[in-house]
Amino acid sequence: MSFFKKLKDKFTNQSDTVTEKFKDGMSKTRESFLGKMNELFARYRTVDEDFFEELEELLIGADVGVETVLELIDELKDEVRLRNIKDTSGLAPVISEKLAEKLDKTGEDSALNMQENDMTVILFVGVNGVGKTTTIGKMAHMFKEEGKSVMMAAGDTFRAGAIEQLEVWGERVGVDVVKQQAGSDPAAVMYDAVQSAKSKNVDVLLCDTAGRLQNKVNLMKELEKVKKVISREIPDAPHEVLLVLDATTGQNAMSQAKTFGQATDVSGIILTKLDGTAKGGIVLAIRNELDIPVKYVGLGEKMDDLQPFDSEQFVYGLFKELVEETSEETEED
Ligand SMILES: Nc1nc2c(ncn2[C@@H]2O[C@H](COP(=O)(O)OP(=O)(O)OP(=O)(O)O)[C@@H](O)[C@H]2O)c(=O)[nH]1
Repeated sequence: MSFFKKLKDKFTNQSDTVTEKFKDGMSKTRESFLGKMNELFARYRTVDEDFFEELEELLIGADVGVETVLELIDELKDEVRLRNIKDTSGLAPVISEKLAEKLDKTGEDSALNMQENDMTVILFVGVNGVGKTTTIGKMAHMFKEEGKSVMMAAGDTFRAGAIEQLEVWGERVGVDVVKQQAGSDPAAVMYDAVQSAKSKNVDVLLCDTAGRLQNKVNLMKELEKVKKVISREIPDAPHEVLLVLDATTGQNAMSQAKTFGQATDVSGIILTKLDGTAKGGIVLAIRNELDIPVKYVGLGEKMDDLQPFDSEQFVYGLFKELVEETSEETEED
């Protein structure tokens, strides 16, 4: 059964909140991407080099990532030869399915490495402005909803506002925040936080960090120091190092991922503000070009708008109309 047919059977007429969130959150990307695709197909009736060139531009413009786009175009050309496709209309479903398969094939697990009978420590890294604080707050809310006890550590002591912002989230979701004054040593804040979390038998400790990128060596040293303080107290911790990236920054997010990946062991990516961009193709670039799983995505500003990344939900959100139009006939083409 084709991938789209599988999604059609699974999601059509489905109205649970997660499906709705992905559908709404992906609407900007969906409308822009499908609009441009339709325009392209209207202009080109026959599949030729010019068509492929424009398709390449369109995909790069949607932040799919050059490497991924070139790979995809090659695969499509093979497909055209193999199936002897002459008409662009015959290629439309193939393009979307190939894109979708790229998202699906990696089979990555978005599950967080949670400790069953012990405290789980999660470190958040990323540059300022990407929505790190908001994400930590949303995740604190998520864990509380699951019945877990949570504590947050205000490790971004560099940016004065970061501590207060985390405190606001702490009050909002009813979670204690361990802090020191601005400018103090982040490693000292982490030490305090781990001690406090241990004494209170907390289930999950969420740690903010400063995201200065100007100097990679300093960033690396600071993150190493923070991690060392944590692992001295809890041997396997931190259990996750999550890199927060802003989907609206496109290829900048890719280069941030590369820099942070070199500075520390990143175990997962959280991609924020997917709802705020028409270029959701960035997820494809990340999944295809980086060796780091996308674990969560931000689909809005509300507390429960942080969702585990699910490639099927994502693809359905992205290609909803096409998925719903899929029939057995297209499959047999
Ligand atoms: N639409 C949308 N907005 C988001 C999402 N995540 C965060 N934001 C918004 O992005 C803005 C910046 O987020 P903050 O958490 O305040 O980020 P920051 O304090 O600027 O920077 P850091 O915490 O250092 O990353 C806020 O207005 C958030 O509400 C999301 O998934 N969708």
